[in-house]
Order: sequence, then structure tokens, then C-alpha cells
Amino acid sequence: MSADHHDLVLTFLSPDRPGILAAVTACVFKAGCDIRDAQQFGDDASRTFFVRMHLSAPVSTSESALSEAIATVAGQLDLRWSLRPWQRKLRSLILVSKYGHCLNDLLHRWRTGLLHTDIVGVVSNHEDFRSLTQWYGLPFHHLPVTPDTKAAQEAKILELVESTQTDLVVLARYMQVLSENLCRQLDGRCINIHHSFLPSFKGASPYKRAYERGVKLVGATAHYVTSDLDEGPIIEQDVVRVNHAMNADEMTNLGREVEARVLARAVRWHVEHRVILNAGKTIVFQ
Ligand SMILES: Nc1nc2c(c(=O)[nH]1)N[C@@H](CN(C=O)c1ccc(C(=O)N[C@@H](CCC(=O)O)C(=O)O)cc1)CN2
Repeated sequence: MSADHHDLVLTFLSPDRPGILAAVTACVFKAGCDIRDAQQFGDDASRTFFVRMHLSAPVSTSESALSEAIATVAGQLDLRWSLRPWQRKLRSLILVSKYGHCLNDLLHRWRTGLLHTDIVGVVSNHEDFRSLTQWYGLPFHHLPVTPDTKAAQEAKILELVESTQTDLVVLARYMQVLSENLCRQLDGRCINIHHSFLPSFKGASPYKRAYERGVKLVGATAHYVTSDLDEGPIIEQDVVRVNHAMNADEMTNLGREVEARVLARAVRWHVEHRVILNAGKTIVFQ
């Protein structure tokens, strides 16, 4: 971004037919914009066309003026679109329980400028990561929970999401199943890291069960959270080789490295507006 230009990300989807990209590029060109990066995908199954464009606009072309121009074309082409100024970072709230490897990784990437987001705080049902969070100069919210206090605790989480204007909730090994109501409130803006290569080993203790099964690969899956446990749209996955000589703890230690990098990639892609939901799955313009 230069002093006389500002960057924006345009994403849109539409019924798939020829001429959409030509019309939109002509529109942004007429508005004085330069296309820094563009990616597109036509989904035959849903006959839908998906696009992400990184635009550089002169300061003389305001966000609202560009929005107006795109809205005209969008009306003609039946586009569902969104235009986001790059420097308006999404605000992220991280939830964690007892395992801190994903939280630690996210905080380090954020502090070193590798994550294009503003972290507004950390929430936990345990006290373990108060000092780490405060070391990074971030608010720590201890919200303990039991089956009897779940609704009240979730109400406090929602209050925090609203009061901090959180755009994205990250479950960085937060080991509580979110209620249907909370999932609905956070639909499409809550990412979880599951410590297995889904759909294998859903639910609890995936590494112990992987060890007992004698697998040769273990992995992790980052997905959007839905009320169906471990069933949300997958954003990113990765694996690591294991072998007969490893016990469940060794597999767990290897798996945690995979969890941290998979969650960090998924969060980065989400906050850079690279992920579009499509029929229970995702399109990721990496
Ligand atoms: N609605 C959803 N909530 C959560 C999901 C999800 O996919 N949908 N993912 C989990 C994370 N997770 C697996 O990735 C997971 C976490 C916890 C449990 C579980 O059974 N928890 C017990 C309590 C355990 C405890 O207190 O230590 C429970 O909630 O009763 C299963 C899977 C995050 N939430």
C-alpha cells in the first residue's frame, strides 16, 4: 500500500456464466483501480462462480464510491459480494482450555506481524494461560464452566464478542462443546482445530484411538464450528508420519505441531478474506 493508494479485497459469487469477470474488471478499472491479485473458480456442481480480487485504489476513489460502482454491476449480474478495506483488520477472540500450543503459536504469529488480525483477548475456562496472555499485553477472561452453568457462561462469551466487536472466534483447543444457540450466533465466524485428520477419529481422545488402530499418519483439521460436533466445513488439514515405534504420547506431541500450523493457516486465510463457504464445504483462494 502506498501513500496515494489504498488496498481493498473484493469477493463475490454469482450464477456461473460467461462475461462476469470481464464486467467486474471493467467496473473496477473504470473506478481507477489496479488488480493486484485475482483468483476465481467455477463450481460445476452448484453452477456458481467464485472470485477474490485484491484491488489497489487511488485515494481519489473512496471505498463508498467503489462500492457504489460495484453495486450497479452486482445488480445487473446477480452478484453476492463484499468489499473490505485491507487495513480494517478483523478482530479475533481466542478461546482455550488446558492445551496452549495453538494459542502460543497464534500469539507469536500475531505479535510478529504474520497474522492480519487484531487479537482483542483470550477467554479460558481455566487459569493456565493468564500469564502468557498478559505477557502479550492482552486481556485474559477466565470464564469457568460446568454442565449446570454452561448457558450463563456462553452468555458471557457472547457479551464479550459483542462488547469487543469480535469478528472471528478461534477455538484454539477449547474443549467445550458449544450450544446450538452459540453456534448459530457465531455462524461462519468461529474456527475450531480438531486434533485428528477428519473424518477419522471424531470426538474425544483421537491420538489414543489412532495409536490403538496402528495408523501411519496422524493429523489435524481446522473447520468452521457448527452444532454438529466435528462436522463443520473444513478449511485446512495436514498430517505427519508416525510409526510402530511411537507410543500415543509421542504421536500426540507430533500432532500438536500439526495442529498449530493448521489452525494458523486457517485463521490467516479467513482474516485475509480468502475463504468462501460453498454448500457445506469451503473454497480457499490461498
Ligand atoms: N458445537 C461445537 N462445539 C465445539 C466443536 C464443534 O465442532 N462443534 N469442536 C470442539 C473441539 N472438540 C474437538 O475438536 C471437542 C471438544 C470437547 C469435546 C467434549 O466432549 N467436551 C466435553 C467436556 C470436556 C471437558 O470438560 O474437558 C463437553 O463439552 O461436555 C468434544 C470435542 C469445540 N467445541
